[in-house]
Amino acid sequence: MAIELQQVSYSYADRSLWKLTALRDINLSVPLGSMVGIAGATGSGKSTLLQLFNGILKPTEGTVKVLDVTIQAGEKSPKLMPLRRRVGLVFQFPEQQMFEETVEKDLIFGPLNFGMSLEEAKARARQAMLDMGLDLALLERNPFKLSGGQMRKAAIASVLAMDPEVIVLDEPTATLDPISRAELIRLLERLCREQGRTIIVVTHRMDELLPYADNWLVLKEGSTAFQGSVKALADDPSILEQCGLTVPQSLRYWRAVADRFDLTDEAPRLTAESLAELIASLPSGSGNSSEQHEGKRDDYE
Ligand SMILES: Nc1ncnc2c1ncn2[C@@H]1O[C@H](COP(=O)(O)OP(=O)(O)OP(=O)(O)O)[C@@H](O)[C@H]1O
Repeated sequence: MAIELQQVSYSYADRSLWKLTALRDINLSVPLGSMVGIAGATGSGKSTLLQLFNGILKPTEGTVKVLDVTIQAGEKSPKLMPLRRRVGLVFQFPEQQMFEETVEKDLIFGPLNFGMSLEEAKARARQAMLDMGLDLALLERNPFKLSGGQMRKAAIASVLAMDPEVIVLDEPTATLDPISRAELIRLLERLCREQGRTIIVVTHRMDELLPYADNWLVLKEGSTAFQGSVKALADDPSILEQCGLTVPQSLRYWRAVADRFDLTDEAPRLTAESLAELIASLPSGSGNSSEQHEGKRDDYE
């Protein structure tokens, strides 16, 4: 497993009179090399959870296992510096993490800090740029003079340059235009499928990650409301509404088609194209009567 949480709770300001429990009794298993989406309404504990993944926060109850490192509530933590190289955390608006005068200097900063030679750091920087689909000519540019999408990718490349086994991203597509968003998600998928990295993405836009994520965790007020595969989520998307989330369009369409035609198979890859293909392949005029489905459709519209 890349990450395993056993009965983890986290409370802010635990030792003062004031205490806010942001996470309650979370059990989570993230297999190595998988892609996982984390969703939940605002304040449900997503960012708090991410910070447990590389030891920025320590559980106030329970056990967090990340790769071969175990962090247990109430016990002295092991050395976390090596873990921070192996688990890259990309914060919301990662461009705020960039501070050097050239993209290259920004990208080699982490690797040099973790003891790589200058030559090795520069090679890692170049590879990270290519992995993020960026032109190597941008290495010489000032990061603050890049476009929004280029800057976001360069900031993610600065984490990738450390060659992390696990990459955790907090809303990586926020503020990007639709084409850049889709492109970024596909780049993240390639880091997962082609390079075997574990990718964990917190998102308020489930639609864009649904075709790619293997599993989902949905939080509600600091507790697990759903954990499982896309199929399980597609079987009962109403759980999302109970968590204050909108059911993604692709899940609505899949459910409407599956209910009408009594499809029991796993949901197809939940892209507009796959759903259109599926609908086109269905026999016209067949399926259950509309009366039978009035109620079901109402659930999702
Ligand atoms: N540093 C902090 N000190 C005290 N309470 C905090 C702190 N950070 C977060 N919280 C509280 O913990 C709870 C969970 O917050 P968190 O930021 O993890 O939620 P979130 O799901 O990431 O929200 P959003 O989607 O708005 O980013 C909230 O009630 C929040 O007010």
